[in-house]
Amino acid sequence: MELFVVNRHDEEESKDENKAEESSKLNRVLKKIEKNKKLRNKQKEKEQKIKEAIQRTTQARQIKREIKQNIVKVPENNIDEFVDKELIDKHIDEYKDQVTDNKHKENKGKKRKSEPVDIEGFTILGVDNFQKKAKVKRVLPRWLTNPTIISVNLQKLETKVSDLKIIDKQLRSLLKVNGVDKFFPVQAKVIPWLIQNNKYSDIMFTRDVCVSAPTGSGKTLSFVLPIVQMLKKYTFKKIRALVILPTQDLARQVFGTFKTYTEGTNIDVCIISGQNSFEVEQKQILTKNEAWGYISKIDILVCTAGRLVDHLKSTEGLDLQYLDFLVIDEADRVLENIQNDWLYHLEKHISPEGASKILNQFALQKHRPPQKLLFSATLSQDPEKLQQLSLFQPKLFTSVVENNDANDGMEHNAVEEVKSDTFIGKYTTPNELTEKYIETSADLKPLMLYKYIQQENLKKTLIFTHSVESTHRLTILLRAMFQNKISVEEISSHLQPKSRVALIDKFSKGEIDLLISTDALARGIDFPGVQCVISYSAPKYLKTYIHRAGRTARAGENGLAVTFLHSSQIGKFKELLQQADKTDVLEIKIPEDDLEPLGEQYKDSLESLRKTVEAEDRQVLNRTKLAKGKKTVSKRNRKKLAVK
Ligand SMILES: Nc1ncnc2c1ncn2[C@@H]1O[C@H](COP(=O)(O)OP(=O)(O)OP(=O)(O)O)[C@@H](O)[C@H]1O
Repeated sequence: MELFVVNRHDEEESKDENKAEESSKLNRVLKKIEKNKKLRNKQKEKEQKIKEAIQRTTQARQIKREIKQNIVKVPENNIDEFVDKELIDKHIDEYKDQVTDNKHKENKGKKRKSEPVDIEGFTILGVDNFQKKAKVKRVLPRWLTNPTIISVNLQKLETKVSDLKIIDKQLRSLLKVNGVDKFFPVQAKVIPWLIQNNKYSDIMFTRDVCVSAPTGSGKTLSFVLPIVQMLKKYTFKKIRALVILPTQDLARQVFGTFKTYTEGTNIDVCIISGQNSFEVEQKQILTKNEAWGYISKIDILVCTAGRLVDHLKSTEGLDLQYLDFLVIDEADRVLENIQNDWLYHLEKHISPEGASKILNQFALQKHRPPQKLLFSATLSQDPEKLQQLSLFQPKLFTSVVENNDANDGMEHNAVEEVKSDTFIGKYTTPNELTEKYIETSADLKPLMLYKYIQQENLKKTLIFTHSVESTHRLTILLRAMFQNKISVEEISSHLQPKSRVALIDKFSKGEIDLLISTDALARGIDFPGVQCVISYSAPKYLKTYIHRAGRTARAGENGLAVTFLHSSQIGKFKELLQQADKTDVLEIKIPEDDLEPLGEQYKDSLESLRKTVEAEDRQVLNRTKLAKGKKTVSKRNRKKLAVK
């Protein structure tokens, strides 16, 4: 029968049970709240007691002090009345225990979080194990945090050439002849420092120098003038200064400046950059005679890194042991050029072990290592990168973004006055540079460019693209659009050196309106009075942008830099500029409606571009065929001859 007994559920009974359970739960919670409240009150009381105790201690100390100073007269044994020392110590100990206990609990809680999580028997590893690492604070060497600050203000020049008597008379008059009356800030700081610090170079090593100053601020004269002046003392010829540059065009430019300021002196300068044949360059550097062996014909050698390595390897008698100065202009770019391992070869050559085998009596004298002088508008101030040059007690001259009185031209303790972290590695641009951008889609970009040049009536404008091919196509297209009403030329590393030189000279003279180029021309080249620099292809790096834009707004003149950007590139571009504290880049708006009337002209120009490119391709093909044909014919002829 028991099998048929049904255990029925008694609802009333169950309700009573639930009620009892709920009220006991509530009681537990209320008790807990009450307990916590008491604990909190206790804690507050303790804290209050500690506060009071601390107050009393302070008062007691004050009274003790006053007693010592005889302000309050109290008998010595009564001092304890004022100081309830035991009580204070007790409270402080209790408080300390409490704080440690709380911290312990907190940490325990955190630790539990980062322990592996167990879900249904599976242990999930690595969950919540992420812990934020403390940020490592960059500690820079002292020479980087204590630079001499260079002003970027080229409008208010204070140092007259005639006042800087540390520069000799001959050079001062040459400066005058070349239209230099006042020194730019970088020159006013660096030139006297170099001359002064080289006074005792015969008996002690001179500090190496790094100079970071904006484009067009006159860095070239900062090393040319002191070197020329300091080499005048020598009576026999040796290569005393080696100046390394990243490109042929730049080497030619710096060579020109040296030529100008060595006029009328006994100093000889030579350039080796590949513009002349190897043999011609060798003959310009040295000569050989029976009695003395190899003799240097020059004092200053200006070169590109690549060509220098060629000569170090193949020009017998090239002696760099007497080098007083090693200048690396556009240093960050030259140091990036590891192509020929130029630094290794140079070091080998300068150090006695790698010296020329031809020893003459002068070579027996020991010579100090050359003073290294590094210049750039975007000089790396990363100690690790500069490490490879093993700089000796380096001295940094740098300009900072002008936002306070930092640019007063005074020597600053950067740690205190200009926070080093805020300017180290930050690049500055000329004050006279205005920067803008134009948003455009890829298909309308050439038309936008045409419209902008036309509406602004731009002359002497440099346009940068990202490749030789893009430069070529844009040149053809713009020529067609402007229907040869203005002169449009292209320049790239693919051209022969002579053609490049001719184009650079023509553009400098203002005979070319639009010069389209790759980044090969972005660095260092000094075209006077460039009205506008257009970045037709968005620059990938801040350095690229700074050097491109730096072809205008030089030597205190006003200039404009305009960048063409696709909507997706605007954010990145602004981010790049922010790295140099630039936030005021304005947008130029060209309504697409303004482009509509140019539609037909644009279509025709594109057609013309297509035809020109096709014709050029055909020409190349024919030339290749012809060359191949000649080869096969000559091969056949050779075979015939062999048969005969
Ligand atoms: N004190 C001066 N007074 C007038 N013009 C000057 C002075 N110093 C230099 N210049 C001129 O300023 C121009 C820019 O100088 P320089 O080429 O040396 O600049 P830079 O700082 O080397 O620029 P970049 O970083 O682009 O190579 C040159 O045309 C030069 O002749």
